[in-house]
Amino acid sequence: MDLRGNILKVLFLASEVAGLIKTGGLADVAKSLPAQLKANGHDVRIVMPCYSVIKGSFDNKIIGTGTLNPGSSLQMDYAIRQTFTSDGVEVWMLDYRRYYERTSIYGDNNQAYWDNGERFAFLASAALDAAKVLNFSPDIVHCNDWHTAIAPMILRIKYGGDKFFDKTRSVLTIHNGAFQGAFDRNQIRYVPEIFHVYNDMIVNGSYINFLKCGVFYADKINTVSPGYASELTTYLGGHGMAQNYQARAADLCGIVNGCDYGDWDPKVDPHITVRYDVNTMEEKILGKYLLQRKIGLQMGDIPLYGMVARLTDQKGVGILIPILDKFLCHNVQLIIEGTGDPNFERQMTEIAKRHPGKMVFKGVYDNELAHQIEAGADFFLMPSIFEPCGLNQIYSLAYGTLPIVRGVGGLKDTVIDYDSDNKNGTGFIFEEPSPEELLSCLRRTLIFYYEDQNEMQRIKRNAMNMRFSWEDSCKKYEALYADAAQKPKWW
Ligand SMILES: Nc1ncnc2c1ncn2[C@@H]1O[C@H](COP(=O)(O)OP(=O)(O)O[C@H]2O[C@H](CO)[C@@H](O)[C@H](O)[C@H]2O)[C@@H](O)[C@H]1O
Repeated sequence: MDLRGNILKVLFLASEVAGLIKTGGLADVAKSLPAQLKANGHDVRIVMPCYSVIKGSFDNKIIGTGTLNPGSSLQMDYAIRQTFTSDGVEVWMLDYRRYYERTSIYGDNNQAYWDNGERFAFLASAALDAAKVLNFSPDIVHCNDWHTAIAPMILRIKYGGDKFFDKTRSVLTIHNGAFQGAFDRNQIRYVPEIFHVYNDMIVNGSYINFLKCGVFYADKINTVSPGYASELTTYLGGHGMAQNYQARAADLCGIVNGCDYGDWDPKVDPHITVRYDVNTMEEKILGKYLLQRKIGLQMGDIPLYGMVARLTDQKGVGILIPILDKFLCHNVQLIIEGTGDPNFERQMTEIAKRHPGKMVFKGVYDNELAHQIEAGADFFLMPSIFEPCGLNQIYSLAYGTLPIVRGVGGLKDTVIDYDSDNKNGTGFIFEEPSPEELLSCLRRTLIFYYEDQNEMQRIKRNAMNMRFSWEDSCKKYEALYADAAQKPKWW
């Protein structure tokens, strides 16, 4: 039930959902937000592709079949498979083998699948079709990122006169504005609505920008922090779409992600051996020793820096690599876990080789190790160039591992810089996206570590006392849904 006592039917569209399949933070949100909506009494369905990797691994059954473009030469028959998240939220996985029976979800060998435009246009279009097949008339269609961003356009153009969707309004959440999904629309002929969009969404004659389309047609738009929402309206932070965001400024807001404390709480975390909370923080040091031993670093009282991230430009890897040799001259240890750009992976491997006993690089995707780094490190590095919200700095706060972040997007909305606010500080912030500024910030933290351990414990307690609950974030989504519901059908 929302603040106004309404129970809403929510169709939640996402390309990945944690627990079923995850490559990044979108999956965390697509698991946790629907769970909280359900806990608040709403009637929620998640719709996602039935990737072959999950089809065989989770109990599921076919609960319906549908056809896009029945009777035409582009007819596509698909099945709706039902499964549930660990929180009991019903998931509809759209089974269309030609698109989803692949080894990965977006691409292989760091190369996106050539037909991703088709694959995700299908998801957006078939999700709405599936709602009709299963007679689930949603109040809100909640889209996430470019993968599902054309659904609001299909709602308007295809279903504008359809009584079934009469009360349906749409919300688009942007988790990453840099990925926009631009595809040749001649490749996506089975979504004919794509040929009726305004020219503004078309690039080079025939390319349609999915995210632009969502920003134009969605009733309400949000991103995952107020900071990033305002950056999107600027030419520096808008990823080339500043004007589009400016045009929708009245309908654009930022809602900081919650943290799933069921998964990320050092008091109960099953992935760590030594558990602790804010009152037993002295135990955290044992987790550090275990991590040092596990990754082959000397056990002891040496400042340990951790980082877990997709290795991309976004995450600031490009400003970190040039300063690592200098930073590692100090008496420090560093563990970096990440996969992504092969060039970054190669450079990280080489730097780690040059600094044995000081730096370890794990080019893997390993959830357990990620938890152990969050728990065992003293500091957590997140020098992002842009960051819509960021989850890892929020997890770090929960584990009393002080985040070192750039003052951008959701990072500056969630971390309080110790040097600007001694009393309430929870971490360290630097501003300029340059290697030099990052290095001087790292040196700042090093002095802090060696100068006053009592003060460090106090700041760790500040960090652990921060709370980013899904209860709070969900209330804001409910208010957003209520605002979307107020929108006239044709505004
Ligand atoms: N090698 C590895 N091993 C194990 N786990 C790994 C890993 N690499 C990444 N992860 C995990 O993936 C998630 C990453 O989440 P983030 O929010 O930090 O970034 P991401 O850029 O994917 O998300 C986008 O969407 C989210 C959600 O809205 C926004 O917070 C964010 O700013 C935006 O860029 C975390 O749960 C992290 O632990």
